[in-house]
Amino acid sequence: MKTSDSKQLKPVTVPRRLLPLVGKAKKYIALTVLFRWLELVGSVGAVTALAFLLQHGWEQTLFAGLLFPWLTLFAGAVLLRFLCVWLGTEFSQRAAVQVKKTLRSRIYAKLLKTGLSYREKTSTAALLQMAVDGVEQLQVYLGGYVPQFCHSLLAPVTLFFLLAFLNLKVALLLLLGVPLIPLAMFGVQKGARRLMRAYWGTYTDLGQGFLESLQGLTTLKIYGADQARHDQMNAAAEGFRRITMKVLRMQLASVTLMDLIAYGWTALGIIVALTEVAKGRMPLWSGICVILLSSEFFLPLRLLGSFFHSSMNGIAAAEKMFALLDLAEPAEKAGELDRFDIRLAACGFSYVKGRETLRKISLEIPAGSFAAIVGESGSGKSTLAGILAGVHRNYTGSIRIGGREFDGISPESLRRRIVLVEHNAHIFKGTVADNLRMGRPEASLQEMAAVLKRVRLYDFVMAQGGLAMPLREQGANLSGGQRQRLALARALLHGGDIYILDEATSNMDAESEESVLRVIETMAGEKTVILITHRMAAAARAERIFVLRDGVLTGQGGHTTLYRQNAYYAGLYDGQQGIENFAEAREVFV
Ligand SMILES: Nc1ncnc2c1ncn2[C@@H]1O[C@H](COP(=O)(O)OP(=O)(O)OP(=O)(O)O)[C@@H](O)[C@H]1O
Repeated sequence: MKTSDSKQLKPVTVPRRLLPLVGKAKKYIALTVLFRWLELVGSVGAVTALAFLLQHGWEQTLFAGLLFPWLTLFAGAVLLRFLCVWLGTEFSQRAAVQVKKTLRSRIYAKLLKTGLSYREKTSTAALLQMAVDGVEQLQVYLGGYVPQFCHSLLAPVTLFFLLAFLNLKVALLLLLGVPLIPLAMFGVQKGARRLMRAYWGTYTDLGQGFLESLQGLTTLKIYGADQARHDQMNAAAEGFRRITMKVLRMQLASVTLMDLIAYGWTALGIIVALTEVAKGRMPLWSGICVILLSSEFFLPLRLLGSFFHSSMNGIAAAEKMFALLDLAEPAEKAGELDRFDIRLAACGFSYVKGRETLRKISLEIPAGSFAAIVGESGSGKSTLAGILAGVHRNYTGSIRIGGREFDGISPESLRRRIVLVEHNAHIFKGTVADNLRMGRPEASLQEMAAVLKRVRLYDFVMAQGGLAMPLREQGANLSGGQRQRLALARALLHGGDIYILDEATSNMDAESEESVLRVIETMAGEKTVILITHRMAAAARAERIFVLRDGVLTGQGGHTTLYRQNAYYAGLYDGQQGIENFAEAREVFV
């Protein structure tokens, strides 16, 4: 039994889940925090030395014996600060690079592990945005925000203890102002998080819409719908601009609020310190120290405020990433497929909650048999094909291949043994040989020629320059039927054990389809072939035919039995035969 819904993530779980994911970057983040803290110590040293020098200069008691050690301390502190700034920046950069590398590798590894089922949780465009921009934002979050967050906690406490020696009252006053900045940040956080989520959603929608418009440009032009689509895209871009401006307004408002608190409270601290100096409760050098250091109480938090907005973006991206990373993976005990019989028990599937596309399908396909799935358009044939190929993993009930549920099959074994050929299988830019070798990289020229002959594409390819025949993007210089034959040849070369052909011959002429069907018939016995087709005459050749109607299996068996016993099947078959006979008769007549 299977169900795998992504968990509803609470934002607070994001850092807790992210940090363990980023491996070596944690070390660099910790080093960044350490050097930022040492940088602060350097600042305190330099300011103290300077304050002493100024006081003695003011009192005209600055003689050489005093000048040299204080100047040395000043120079040493400035050097320490310089080194720490450099090392802190260096480690922050390294943390950022490491975060990017690690997260992208994790996303990639997850995609490899989950195989085709990633499509259930995200679209290709959203995936691209997540892996590129999303990871970029997370890098800011982990390489910038997290170290700054730690520094913002350490800096005020460190300064408090140091300034408390000079004047407890001023130190306490400055410390009291510090929590106001996080309070202000939390005040805007709730709205900001909602806004950032909406912003990220609009951004991915825009990306998806753009990709789809590009992919469907020819169709849009055919129907003269490109202008309307253009307007739609403009409206979507305008929506994105509006939400971006909203985000910027929110950021500006919260930065202004934080500036007011930071600089206002610093000014208050300075005024109190000056009053203490004037009343003689504090020496001049201590007053100078307070004046020069009081802003350091607030600056780390103020800087945290600016990282905070990028971090909100990062958290929104992380939520998308976790939805992908949470996809069910093959269990530890996942093993190799060594038997290929397929058994579905009460298998159901829904794309949309509450609307079942497939209901309680129970069927068996013995290894090495030739099966067909038929049914009216929308009855769920491709969905069933997707389930059998491991694309849809959110099914209910059970599917066992060779006695194993999908979770118990290693992805490598799935990739090798089950081959799904869709009607629009992708043909890549390159040569015929390049595309064939995707099926089997080590295939010899003879093997490639043999599969091309099996799908009746050999003569055409030879006439076009042989295996080196160049192919344009998506096989644009091939006909629909040629593309399908090439995709089939690639699948044959791959050499799986279960072939699922989803309308894989739909664009072929009758002669080519006939030869492909003959290939399929010869394969069956050795391989399992599942043919999903609208062509009832092709399905009728299968040993077992499964009839789907509105997501329910309404019949199964051989053609003769089904035709006699299942009125729905007989209706489908006769209906199509009638149309074909009519078309043939019309051709003869014309
Ligand atoms: N990605 C999806 N999201 C939501 N609903 C979907 C999705 N894909 C298919 N459906 C719905 O599931 C139902 C079955 O679709 P499916 O593609 O499996 O049917 P089919 O029998 O293969 O149809 P056809 O013969 O036209 O290809 C349809 O009602 C369809 O609207």
